[in-house]
Amino acid sequence: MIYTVTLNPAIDYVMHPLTLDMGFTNRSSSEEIHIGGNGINISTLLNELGVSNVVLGIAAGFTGEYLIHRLQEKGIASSFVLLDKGNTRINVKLQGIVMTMVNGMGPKISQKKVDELLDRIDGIGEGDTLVLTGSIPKSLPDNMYDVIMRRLDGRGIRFVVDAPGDLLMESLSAKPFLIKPNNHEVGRIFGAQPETPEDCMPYAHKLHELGAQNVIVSCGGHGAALVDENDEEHIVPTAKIKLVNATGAGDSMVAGFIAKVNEGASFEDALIFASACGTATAGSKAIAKRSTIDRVVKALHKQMGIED
Ligand SMILES: Nc1ncnc2c1ncn2[C@@H]1O[C@H](COP(=O)(O)OP(=O)(O)OP(=O)(O)O)[C@@H](O)[C@H]1O
Ligand SMILES: O=P(O)(O)OC[C@@]1(O)O[C@H](CO)[C@@H](O)[C@@H]1O
Repeated sequence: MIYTVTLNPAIDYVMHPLTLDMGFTNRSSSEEIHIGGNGINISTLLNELGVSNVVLGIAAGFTGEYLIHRLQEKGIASSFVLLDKGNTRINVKLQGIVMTMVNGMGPKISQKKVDELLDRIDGIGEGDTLVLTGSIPKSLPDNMYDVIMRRLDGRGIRFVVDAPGDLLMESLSAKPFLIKPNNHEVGRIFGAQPETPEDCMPYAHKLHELGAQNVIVSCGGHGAALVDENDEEHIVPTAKIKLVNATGAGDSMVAGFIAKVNEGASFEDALIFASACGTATAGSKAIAKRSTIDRVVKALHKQMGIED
């Protein structure tokens, strides 16, 4: 079974302002409400692909209730520790010519609730995949992902980690099956400014040498680089789309890669499919639907000269 952990889930409130003037009242031309947080996005895309998975996380208040209700509607299994106080955060995404995001801090979480979540995570075992992704709420220790991986060490679990700089580097000693930083994160870690998959390849090798089995570095519309567990390099372009909302494109890429590898596909095929999933989401209002993914896979195959 695939489990995703979202310690700080969110309601993503996407607004489309025509202009954005700081210090003035701005008007949105339309808005949408989606459930979010990286783990939840990954679960949503896996569910679109028909891959069973379970969302684990911490939720609170009326926004938490809404989140759980939407997951139920989608038929995604979830197990949330519920807080007595506070609300699951609302993250505001201002989609103009560029996307500006204001992400909430999220509710305060007591040690008792953390222990409750850890107890649930303890049920995960041999052959399962555990996806640890997204920011760690301020009230939890920074090394929370490390704590979880050490607790489950030796059980034959595939760990997938997609987390910002320090957290990602700390996770490497647990030899995660997959990490997926983007080119900006890799640039911050190594003090460089890589843009393209080719620029990112040397850094993907370094992260692989430091312990990650498979390293994907995504580069937005430029595509992605992969160094796989056999130390082989792969580069994938992206299909051309009209950008609608790139929120969750990276999560969709992770979901697509896990889904294909779990099916037994080669790393090359998994990366191509993952790229298509990311692009499909970037060209959609929310996490991509299966029909959009299928269309983008076809377009990307054609672009790459691959026969369907
Ligand atoms: N503008 C775009 N056009 C086509 N594909 C895109 C675009 N932006 C993203 N993608 C696809 O999504 C993948 C992941 O995107 P990106 O590198 O932006 O990840 P990310 O920064 O982790 O995203 P996020 O944090 O928004 O989920 C890319 O490798 C690509 O396949
Ligand atoms: O605040 P975090 O946890 O770093 O990121 C949360 C978030 O921005 O990431 C997802 C993908 O972009 C969104 O659904 C969500 O709002």
